[in-house]
Amino acid sequence: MADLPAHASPKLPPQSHPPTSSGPDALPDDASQGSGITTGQQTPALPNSLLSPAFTPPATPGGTLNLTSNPTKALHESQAASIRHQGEHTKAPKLLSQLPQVECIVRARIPTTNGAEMFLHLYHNDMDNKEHLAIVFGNKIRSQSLDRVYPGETEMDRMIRGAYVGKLHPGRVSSWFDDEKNAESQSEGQTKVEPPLVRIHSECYTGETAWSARCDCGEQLDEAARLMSFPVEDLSSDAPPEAQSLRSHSAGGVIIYLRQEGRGIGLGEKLKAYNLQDLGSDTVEANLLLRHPADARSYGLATAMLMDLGCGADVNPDGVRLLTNNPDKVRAIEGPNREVLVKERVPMIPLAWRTGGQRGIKSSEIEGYLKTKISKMGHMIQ
Ligand SMILES: Nc1nc2c(ncn2[C@@H]2O[C@H](COP(=O)(O)OP(=O)(O)OP(=O)(O)O)[C@@H](O)[C@H]2O)c(=O)[nH]1
Repeated sequence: MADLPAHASPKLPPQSHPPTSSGPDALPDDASQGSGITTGQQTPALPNSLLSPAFTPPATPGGTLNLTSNPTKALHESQAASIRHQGEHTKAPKLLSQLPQVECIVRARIPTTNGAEMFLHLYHNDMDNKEHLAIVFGNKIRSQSLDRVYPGETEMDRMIRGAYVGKLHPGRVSSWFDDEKNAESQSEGQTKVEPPLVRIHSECYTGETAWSARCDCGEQLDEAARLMSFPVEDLSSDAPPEAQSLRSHSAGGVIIYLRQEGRGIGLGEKLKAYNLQDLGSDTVEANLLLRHPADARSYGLATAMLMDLGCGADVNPDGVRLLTNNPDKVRAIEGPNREVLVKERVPMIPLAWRTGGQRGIKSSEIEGYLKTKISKMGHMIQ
């Protein structure tokens, strides 16, 4: 590539982003908002089919009820009527007919507290303005959009945005060749490896950051990272069955971390749902009472990100192994035209169930939460 002076970097023209193979050719302009991706033309509008039902302004149930005479009865009557009325929302979210366009903007190495390393990839897309993430374990999985050469960028620019092979170290000058680790970086991709382990994770502030025992989201995130980062020889005999069955970690793994807090309804609405749960509703009923679908998520972004990471059927016909208990997710991740192949579903058994209550989350709330996921959301926790 051209050897441009370093001062060229801050003055680069806006990036032009060629459409990805998965992207829609054209989007109708009947909808809203800017996107993180510029295409050199005006940002295409979103078709209605891509808009999440979560954007519908919710109304709090019971808000117009007179709760003073018999508040419990009034609330329950309201709940029953509302759920009957919104029964259609319990259906699985509609699959997007076309995948969004995604672009990995930056990647950085993150050493983790358990000793493993991961590469955090930050994505922009043409569907929303959120910073969705891919947490990549191992050095075999690379983002095609990140590796693309931007017009006029310097070697330093490439290294700063994470588009390098091998490792960064003081004094390194080339993004393409890491002289200290040349052998490792050049041998990448030459050996046949097992299908990568993949987890599609939805953001959960309460479960991942605020120590909530209402759900197992934090535990699932930790467990996914553990399974993807443990070298096989470190798996002891008390490791969970799904870890024991992993034949090789050489292919690494990916956690696609989607900013779909509260199953797509957002943190504020999820907190309202928690209050409704304390008033007697289960996790599904609470969403419906708030006039949200039971599950407002979509997974087109995850499919597009997996394709960008070389996990799509186009370059990875062996498919991926998906860590999930959610049957809807398996089909949704595969995309409208099976752009990604899920070769195997790897269940995520709650730690408390695996260890007979010795470890893991203990609370009456989580028992009810898991029970409802099995009975109403079809989760296969086995
Ligand atoms: N609306 C709502 N969202 C919740 C609740 N508890 C957890 N969540 C959200 O649910 C999402 C995680 O989804 P889960 O249902 O645990 O799991 P899943 O992704 O469907 O399936 P798995 O792959 O098996 O984990 C996160 O976005 C959480 O914030 C709740 O009670 N109500």
